Amino acid sequence: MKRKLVLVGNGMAGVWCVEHMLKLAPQRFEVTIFGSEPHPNYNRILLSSVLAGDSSMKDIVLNDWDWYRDNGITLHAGHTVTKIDKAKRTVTSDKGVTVPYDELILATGSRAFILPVPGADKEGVIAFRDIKDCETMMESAKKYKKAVVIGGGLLGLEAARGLLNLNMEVSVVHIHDYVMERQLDQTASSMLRTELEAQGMKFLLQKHTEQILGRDRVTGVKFKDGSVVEADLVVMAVGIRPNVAIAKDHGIEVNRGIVVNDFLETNVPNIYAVGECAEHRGVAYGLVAPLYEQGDVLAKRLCGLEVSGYEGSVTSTKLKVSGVDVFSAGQYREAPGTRAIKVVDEFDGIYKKVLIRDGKVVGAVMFGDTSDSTRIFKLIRTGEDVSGREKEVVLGEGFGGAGGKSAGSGVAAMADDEIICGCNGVSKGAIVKAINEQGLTSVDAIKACTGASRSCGGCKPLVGEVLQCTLGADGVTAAKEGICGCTTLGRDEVVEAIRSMHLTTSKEVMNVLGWENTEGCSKCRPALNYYLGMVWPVEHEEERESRFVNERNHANIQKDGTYSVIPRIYGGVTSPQELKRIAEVAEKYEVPLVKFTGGQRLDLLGVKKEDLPKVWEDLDMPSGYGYGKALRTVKTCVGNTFCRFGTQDAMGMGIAIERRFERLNTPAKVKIAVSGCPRNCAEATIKDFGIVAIDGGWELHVGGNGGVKVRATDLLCKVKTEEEVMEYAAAYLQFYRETGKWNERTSEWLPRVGLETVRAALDTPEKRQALVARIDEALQVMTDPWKEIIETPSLRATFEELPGSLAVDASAAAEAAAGLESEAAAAVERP
Ligand SMILES: Cc1cc2nc3c(=O)[nH]c(=O)nc-3n(C[C@H](O)[C@H](O)[C@H](O)COP(=O)(O)OP(=O)(O)OC[C@H]3O[C@@H](n4cnc5c(N)ncnc54)[C@H](O)[C@@H]3O)c2cc1C
Ligand SMILES: NC(=O)c1ccc[n+]([C@@H]2O[C@H](COP(=O)([O-])OP(=O)(O)OC[C@H]3O[C@@H](n4cnc5c(N)ncnc54)[C@H](O)[C@@H]3O)[C@@H](O)[C@H]2O)c1
Ligand code: SF4
Ligand code: FES
Repeated sequence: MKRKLVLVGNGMAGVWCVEHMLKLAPQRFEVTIFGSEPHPNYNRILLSSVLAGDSSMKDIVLNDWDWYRDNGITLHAGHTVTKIDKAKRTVTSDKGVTVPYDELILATGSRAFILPVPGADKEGVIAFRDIKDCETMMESAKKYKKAVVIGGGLLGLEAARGLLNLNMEVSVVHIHDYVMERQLDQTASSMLRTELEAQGMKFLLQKHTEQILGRDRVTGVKFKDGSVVEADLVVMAVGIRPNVAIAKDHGIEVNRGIVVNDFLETNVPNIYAVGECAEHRGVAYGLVAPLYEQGDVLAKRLCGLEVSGYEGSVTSTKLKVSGVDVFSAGQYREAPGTRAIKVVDEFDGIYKKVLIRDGKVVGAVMFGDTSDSTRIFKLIRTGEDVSGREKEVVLGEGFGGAGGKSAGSGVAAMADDEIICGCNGVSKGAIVKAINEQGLTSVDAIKACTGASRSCGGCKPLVGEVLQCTLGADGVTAAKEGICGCTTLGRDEVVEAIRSMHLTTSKEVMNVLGWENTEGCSKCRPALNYYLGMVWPVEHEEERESRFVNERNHANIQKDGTYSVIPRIYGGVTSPQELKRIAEVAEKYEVPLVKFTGGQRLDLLGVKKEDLPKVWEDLDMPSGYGYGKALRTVKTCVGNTFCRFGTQDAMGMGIAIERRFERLNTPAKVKIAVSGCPRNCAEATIKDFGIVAIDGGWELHVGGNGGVKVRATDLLCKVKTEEEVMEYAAAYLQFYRETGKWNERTSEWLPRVGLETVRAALDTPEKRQALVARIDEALQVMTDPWKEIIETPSLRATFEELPGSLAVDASAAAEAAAGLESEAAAAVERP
């Protein structure tokens, strides 16, 4: 007869434990699960990613309804267990369902702590813990603008980033003088804050919340110092408290959490606790890796297998905010007896600190580059004695910063027992074994088989590297990631199919290539639209609805729902007539702000959507594409026309280049600059294509970026004539168009494909001319979008259909902000 197992709590830790029991002894138990939430088991960690627009609710389900049925599990979803009868060994839910148990696991997790201040119960004050909270935030962002997140810990910052993506103005209120003080030292924290401020987050530090203001709904937050911040939505992320009520009410020993021994047993026979609700040796953990370790021990114990007890865990954390690499593990602040090895690279914005005590690595903090985190975390966990070789062991290869270590080399050097996926405790050896024995060829297959990358997903790139390393060069194609969740096909395979099968519409691609989601998603639709246009420039009809809002409206949406208008000013050279016209338009349409951009153009900010066609008409200038994945600016210096150092005509060259390639659409935005001499006043060496005049010719630089991750260009070659500059520029841009992934800047593409590959593609006149011919074919069909809209009544009507003076399109703004490149948030073109 099967033993009756009841699990209270359908969350990550409890279900993990049940999954393991099913693997270890599938026939041993008859399982019943109660869960307060009306959902199947889902990945709570990825709620941050749902909020940020990177995953959908569907993506985060760990075990769907079928899984329960297929495994013979009875699930009472939406039932909270309120009663335990220890004598009869039964549990009863709030909906009156009573079930007997032989073994009872409590895995009730935690609840968010809500500050007990007046007004905390007002409408619009929420926590960030479950699907409902996440949905409330997403709904609120459609109606409201100002969000205040109280708590600058991991959760608060991830919530804040998500809300920014939803186009809200976000202020993070923190009680200390620096954020993430439980994981970071002051240096790393201030680097993090600077980065997040650059992303648009505001910080209110050393603020003690006193009161939530408002009648029914929140209108603001008042602090003890008397200051007030306005708020339409308040998210409390000030920590969590284990859910212990059910245990406490039934005589099970409780401290902060439900007290358990090394075998996860409570003081009551046959009742166990696992996960965030459990307190082991005085610690209640709030991260999944230790909870899964607990679940493994309990599963073995309940299946009657030999197991040494759980001894506690050293934890590590990574912040899940895109564009920010932060890692922290173990002890992160200096203390008497510790010595630190630190690396600070102010050029690349990298900070790493490793703390050593008594010859052992006891903690680490990393910002900007976390590629060493796995290796260093292993040293912390194993407590290996590194006395006398501290620097050698810690600094290792590449610890000094970015650029030291080539992708993949770190993984190749890793020992088999090194943990690749911290959340799920999966080692390199286990992944390699699974790849070899099961013939796995994708990260998703490894995830399904080993669990690696199933939780926070932070290890995904590393899992990919192990895959590449194991399969070797020949396996690389097989190992390619799908361009999105709708397909397993990678970019090259999709483009090849478009070419060889002559596919000309996205629908065709999705049907023929068997897209899982037949409508596509926000990742593949714009990508397909680009690839189709690139391969079939003449035949493919632009699929306007596949583009993000900025590219649909040919203007950059701003945070208040208005738009910015940047007309083209070739080479940054204008005239009094043009300036007068811009000024008249600004006055006529009461444009609130006129600003010079970093790309030497004028930006009219705050234009209402319904005014856009009229503004374009009155300006009578072409679109500057300040919103598109296209050629943006060509920045120039005055060159030899005026400057006494100039060796060539930089302005003339810039204007010619801009006229030649204007309207060219590219995988991601492209910026060009021309400097008249090596003093390089136009900053050409941080552009996608940089032209620097030298005595008797020009240097051509490629793959630079001055944005979030600054990258200096590589020198492609030197040429003598202006014709050669044009030819190389065209060939280079077309090669990028043909081989770049959609949304991949040249600064990412160039290191990926390699400078030598690019040089080889352009190394003969024949190759260059073939590329030039193809770019010309693409350019010949491109028309000015502003003109097209002005002259096409049906298109024009789409701008004028919204009533009212301010055509605020909140969902559009949210869409733009959630777009992979948040140009909407930029009030100016970035340099
Ligand atoms: C937004 C967010 C991001 C996170 N990111 C990370 C991360 O990057 N890395 C990481 O390691 N951790 C992260 N965490 C923490 C991680 O999600 C938790 O540690 C983990 O989910 C805890 O698992 P658990 O099973 O103990 O509790 P939970 O997942 O909370 O599950 C407990 C379940 O029990 C239910 N329950 C409670 N009482 C009862 C009852 N009486 N009857 C029936 N059901 C009941 C609850 O409703 C809940 O569904 C994050 C958490 C959040 C909210
Ligand atoms: N990336 C990740 O690993 C990740 C992401 C999200 C959540 N989580 C986990 O979820 C749980 C909840 O996260 P959390 O950030 O809420 O918890 P936390 O306890 O780690 O951080 C809470 C933060 O709020 C601050 N705080 C406390 N009182 C405050 C007040 N009155 N005003 C302003 N700030 C105040 C604290 O100083 C602290 O920095 C944690 O266990 C966390 O580890 C992890
Ligand atoms: S780059 Fe040279 S030519 Fe151009 S402005 Fe500067 S000094 Fe003058
Ligand atoms: S490290 Fe979180 S899923 Fe692998």
